[in-house]
Amino acid sequence: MSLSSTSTIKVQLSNALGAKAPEYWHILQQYLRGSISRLEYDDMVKDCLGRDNNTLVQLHNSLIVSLFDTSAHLAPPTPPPDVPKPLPRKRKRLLPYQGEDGLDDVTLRSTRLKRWTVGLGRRERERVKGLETVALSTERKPRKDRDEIAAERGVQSLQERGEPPGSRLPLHLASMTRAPTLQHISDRINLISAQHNLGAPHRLVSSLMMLAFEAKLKQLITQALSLTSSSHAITSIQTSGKQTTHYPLSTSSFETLFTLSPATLPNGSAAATRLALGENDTYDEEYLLKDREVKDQRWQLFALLGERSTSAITRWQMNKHFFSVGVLSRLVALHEILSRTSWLTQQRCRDVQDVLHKVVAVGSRSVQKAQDFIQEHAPGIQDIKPYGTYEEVYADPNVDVIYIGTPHTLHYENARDALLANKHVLCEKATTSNAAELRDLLKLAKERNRFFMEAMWTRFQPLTKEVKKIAEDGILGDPVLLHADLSGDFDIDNIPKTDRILDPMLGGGALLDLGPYPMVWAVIGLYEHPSNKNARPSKVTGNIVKTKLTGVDSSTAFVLNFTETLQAQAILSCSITLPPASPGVIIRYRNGNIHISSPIYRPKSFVVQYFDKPGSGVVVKEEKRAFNYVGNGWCYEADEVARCVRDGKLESDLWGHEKSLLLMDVFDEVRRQGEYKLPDGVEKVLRCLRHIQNTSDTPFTSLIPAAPTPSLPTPDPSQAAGSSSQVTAPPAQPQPRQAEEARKDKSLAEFLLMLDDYEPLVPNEVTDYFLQRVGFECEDVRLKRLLSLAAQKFVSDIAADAYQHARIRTNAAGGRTRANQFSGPSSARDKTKTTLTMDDLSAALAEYGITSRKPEFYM
Ligand SMILES: NC(=O)C1=CN([C@@H]2O[C@H](COP(=O)(O)OP(=O)(O)OC[C@H]3O[C@@H](n4cnc5c(N)ncnc54)[C@H](OP(=O)(O)O)[C@@H]3O)[C@@H](O)[C@H]2O)C=CC1
Ligand SMILES: O=C1OC[C@@H](O)[C@H](O)[C@H]1O
Repeated sequence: MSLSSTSTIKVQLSNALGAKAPEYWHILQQYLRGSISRLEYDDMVKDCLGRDNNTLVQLHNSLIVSLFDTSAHLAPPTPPPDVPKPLPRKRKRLLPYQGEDGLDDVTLRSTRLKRWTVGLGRRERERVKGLETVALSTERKPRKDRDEIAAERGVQSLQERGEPPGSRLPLHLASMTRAPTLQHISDRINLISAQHNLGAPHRLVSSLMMLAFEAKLKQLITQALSLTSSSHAITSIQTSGKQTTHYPLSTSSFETLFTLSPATLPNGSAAATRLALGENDTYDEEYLLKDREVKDQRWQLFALLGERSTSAITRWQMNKHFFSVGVLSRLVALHEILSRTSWLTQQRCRDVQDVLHKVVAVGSRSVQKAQDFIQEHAPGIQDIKPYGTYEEVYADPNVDVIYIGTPHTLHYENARDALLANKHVLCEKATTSNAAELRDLLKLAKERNRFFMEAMWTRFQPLTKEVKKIAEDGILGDPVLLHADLSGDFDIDNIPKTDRILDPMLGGGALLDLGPYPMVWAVIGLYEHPSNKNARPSKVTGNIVKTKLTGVDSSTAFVLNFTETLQAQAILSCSITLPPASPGVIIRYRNGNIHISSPIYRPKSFVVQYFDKPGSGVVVKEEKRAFNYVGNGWCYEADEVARCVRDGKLESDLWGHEKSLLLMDVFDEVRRQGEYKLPDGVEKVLRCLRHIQNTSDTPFTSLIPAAPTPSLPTPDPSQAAGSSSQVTAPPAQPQPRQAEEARKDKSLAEFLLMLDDYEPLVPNEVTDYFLQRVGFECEDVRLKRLLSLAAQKFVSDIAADAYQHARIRTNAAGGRTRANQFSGPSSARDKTKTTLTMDDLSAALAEYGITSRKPEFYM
């Protein structure tokens, strides 16, 4: 059949269609406009033509064929033979609506796009059209806290791209067969980076992240397992193999792990908590980040996370600074706090608004004891974890601060471990066994940027503040004499000798246990007095009476002279065999007295007496003040710790490191004078040099090595007597070899300690250079100093030897050489000089196998 022209066919078709012609042309128009798909067109046209009307169908087909330019189907003309063949075009995979079509390819007028769209089924098109109506709103409400921080950080918040958080259905991990893939992680990182205007990170970042996820997951599971059953020690996770024991993971253990507590936020700030939780209308306080927080990278990171995270924090934790405490171990101090009320309730009782405390863990040497402790002293307080080792308390990420309540001689080790685990520390008195241990701890605390405080609760009690106000306002004048005593009858004849009060291994005796309290009053009344200008005592004298039971001090009396700027003395005493003195403290001034009631660790009243004129002693006015404490008075020191930690302080302004050191230095000195030596090995850090003020007239102030004192006597019950006269039992005799080794160890330890303060003649840099040259890496400055010292010693030995050689040489020469060397007016004086020559040096070095002579041919 030859093809007629398109117009002829159109006329023929219109005639044949008759009344149906307009409908036919309308359908064609719809198809060409792209309003209907090809399949729809076919169907509609068939209906219009009549499915069996062959004439109409043939005319229709002719029209469609004629509509195409037949020339378009002709093969392209054969190119001339000399034209190079075009390179085969690489096929680019394009989506149906992509690619050039010669028309407007950007707007919806693109024919390709049209063709692709009309290629969709009607239902699909309707769905796509409908998508517009469900499009997620990208409108962003202003969020004050975040926007302010973002503005300060110079962060430009971009519109969310992709699905906003929360728009995806949650993934049910239980139904997932596989963990997230590297691709998932990579996509996520790219999305987050793009949202924060950052370029896509290197692909290794995703791999690293994947590793971190795996490690974190393993850690979480391990922790969850250990929380599920605290008696299971999990060291690794078995992924395959036959399990004989099953550790079902409890939901609550996972909840604990995934609960975000402000304690884990940088500085535990409430502002961060608010960021994490987002808006909450119930809180009207404004939480503003401090400058340093805004600049802190951890905060910036947290602010970013805060935009997306949700966390479970109870309201009270959010509202206040949250301070979680791990307790080592059982402690009388905590009994009452925990048993009467929780620390939380106490807060309200004493109207403290800014801090809260929560005991989150108790560490003991056995889980059972820890559980008993919690049961006994904190019934009803939820979620306190009982640990069977102290190490678990150090490792618990929910613990901010560790309270150390073990016997004195263990404080050093416990506090050190806590600091090494990056925990803040509140350590019972006496802080350590000696001042050297404390110095070592304070150094570590500084290195680790952790808060450390001696638990000197008396200093923080409201009564103390009142006493200080009166003592320092000037009416009474400067203090002249302070008497303070803390004694308690510990019934030493009937308690076991292993009780910490009697056991020398645990630092037993009155001085370390009770001595801190008379000392704290000497500090409050004299050392802190403005007229003293922070001068340490210029002299300390001490006297000790030892019990024959174990050799620890049963009574100790000591006197501190404050004569740098004051003219005052503190006369202090303590005893483990007497009831407390009454009053416990008397501070005497020219214009009156302050009497403070016993017990002086938590006095409940004080009286101020005013004289009619300075020095008369005639009391014309007396004022009494009384105090009562909720929770026995320990909470004030806890508040201090919480505030200091919250404010990023490393020590308390009221009871800082210097004061704790002063106490320990005084105790060292009193023990030295009173010849109370702790058994070998108890003091973990030893030091020969005293650190008290450096004057030369007294044993206390001069730099003298600790006098060798006998070991503590071996307890001999047969010799026990009620008398307190000083009878030193014969020292226990250690085995000679052991004793020699112990002596050497001790000397070495002491020597190493001295290196802390010793600057060798060989500068560290020189030692560093030579160490580097031999490929020896060493961070320990003590070791470097030891090497410098060895080098120094070697040089001085060589010099001494060379000097001997020189003297032999000059003597042999009968002084001629020397006399000839010098002439002129000063020669007579120069005869006394010895001049070292290279020959002398070479001779000395030769003895060490070092040849310094130049080879013959150089001479
Ligand atoms: N501020 C204050 O008011 C008070 C302060 N303190 C101070 O607290 C500290 C502890 O005193 P206190 O509670 O009376 O002492 P305890 O003798 O009762 O010992 C406390 C706990 O330390 C643990 N401990 C660890 N190692 C040892 C060991 N080798 N021998 C004995 N106990 C050990 C034990 O707990 P576990 O077995 O569970 O591990 C023990 O229950 C002291 O430094 C003291 O000065 C004491 C009373 C009041
Ligand atoms: O700190 C203390 O205060 C009270 C004393 O009875 C106790 O032994 C001591 O450790």
